[in-house]
Amino acid sequence: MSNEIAVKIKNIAKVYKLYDNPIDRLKETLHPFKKKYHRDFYALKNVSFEIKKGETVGIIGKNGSGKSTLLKIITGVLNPTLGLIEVKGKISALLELGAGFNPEFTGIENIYLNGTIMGYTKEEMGKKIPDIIEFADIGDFINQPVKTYSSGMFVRLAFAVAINVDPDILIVDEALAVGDDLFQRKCYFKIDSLKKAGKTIIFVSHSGNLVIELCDKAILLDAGEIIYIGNSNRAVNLYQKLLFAPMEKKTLIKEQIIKTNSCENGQGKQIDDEQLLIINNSLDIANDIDSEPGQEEYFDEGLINTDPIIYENMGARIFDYKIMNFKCESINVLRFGRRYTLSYKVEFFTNCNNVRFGMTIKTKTGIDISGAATANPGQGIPFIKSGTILNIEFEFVPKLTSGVYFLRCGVVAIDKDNEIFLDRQIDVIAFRIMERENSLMNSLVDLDITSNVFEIEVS
Ligand SMILES: Nc1ncnc2c1ncn2[C@@H]1O[C@H](COP(=O)(O)OP(=O)(O)OP(=O)(O)O)[C@@H](O)[C@H]1O
Repeated sequence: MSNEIAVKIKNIAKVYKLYDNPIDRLKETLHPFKKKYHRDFYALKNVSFEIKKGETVGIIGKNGSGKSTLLKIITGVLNPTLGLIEVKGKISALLELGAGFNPEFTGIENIYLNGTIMGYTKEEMGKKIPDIIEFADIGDFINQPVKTYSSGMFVRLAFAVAINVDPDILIVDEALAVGDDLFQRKCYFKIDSLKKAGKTIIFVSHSGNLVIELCDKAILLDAGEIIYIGNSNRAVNLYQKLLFAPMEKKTLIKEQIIKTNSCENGQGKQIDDEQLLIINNSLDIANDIDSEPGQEEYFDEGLINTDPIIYENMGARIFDYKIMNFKCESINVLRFGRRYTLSYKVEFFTNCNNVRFGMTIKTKTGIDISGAATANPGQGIPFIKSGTILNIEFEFVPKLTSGVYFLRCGVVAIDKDNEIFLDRQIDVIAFRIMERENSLMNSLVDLDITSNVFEIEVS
């Protein structure tokens, strides 16, 4: 990634005038200096950040937090009320479905229209058309007016145009969720290749996993303000913590997130990096020991995650979590392919119905590797009395490549027809899979792949 700045936003605000009655707007227009009939609503407030060339940045936040407004300001569709914005390079944006398309024009005509908006000549667009048509893959509909398209076709064409016009900065707003699975896969592949080609990508999504997978960093917006900017895995976890917090705790949690943000960014100190450093240091030591064949699993103090994300509990508390070997010793450096037990206790503070427990293993970039629940939804333990303490155990065989992984645990129950989290604890256990000698595995999970090479002919 270069040090060149692609997008610079400084103290941006977007203010809308809100009127209680439509007539008030008219009164204000007619008597501009008399009485103020509106209230100012800040869709964005004091927003500042920089995106480097080649960075992939996620923007997350609940509905109405200001994500689309921010994207529209970056793309120039909206002007900010206050602040400065600098963008270097050609932007291609996939904003709301249909934005930039004329419904009366055919697909082909709209491709040319978009090209013109981006500053391409008809000849230049003509060269790009075959790739766009191939990517969109909507058959003869390409010659039909886009008003006849299904939403899936629409997104196919919009995406095909956005990514095939050779942008320096690609902006994608959630729209991908509309395409089918195969098309989404094709889009992510293309986004990934644009990323590898050093393009800058700004990505708005409600899918935490996607943001973690695709983005180098993420911006968490709340009520028009940036409350966290940094590591995407951490941003998503903090966002979910805020989202699922009980109403009365939301303000407190928001303040904690802002404090975390100023601690990480203000002092130039990245908690995540620091944590990873501790982990990596311990890995180096462990790697040395590990080169002996038959090294037994053990507990490495350096691997303890000192900063897990603990959600506000809603009637139960998970505690005393550990991974154990067959001798019931607590360990966190594991051997590939051996059987281990994840154990945790849960204390219930209220009577609960239909209770299920779960575990998930994630990579350090937040990719879900595997997980399980003790029962399917609706088939949990019918009733658990307040004051009960249970011990939960999951046995698992980590057939994973060497490296560090994180475990999260959760307990859910049904409350008024909805399943809610009573408690969940994110990344509470970090564990490492030891190096294996002579392993030909080159990816995350071992699916017992074998290979054969045959001689067919020798000339
Ligand atoms: N033209 C407008 N006039 C008044 N308020 C507006 C206008 N456009 C947006 N807003 C308000 O600004 C806030 C931010 O809107 P925005 O669409 O940016 O949110 P968002 O985070 O993209 O939401 P979502 O996830 O639902 O798409 C919202 O409260 C919205 O109601």
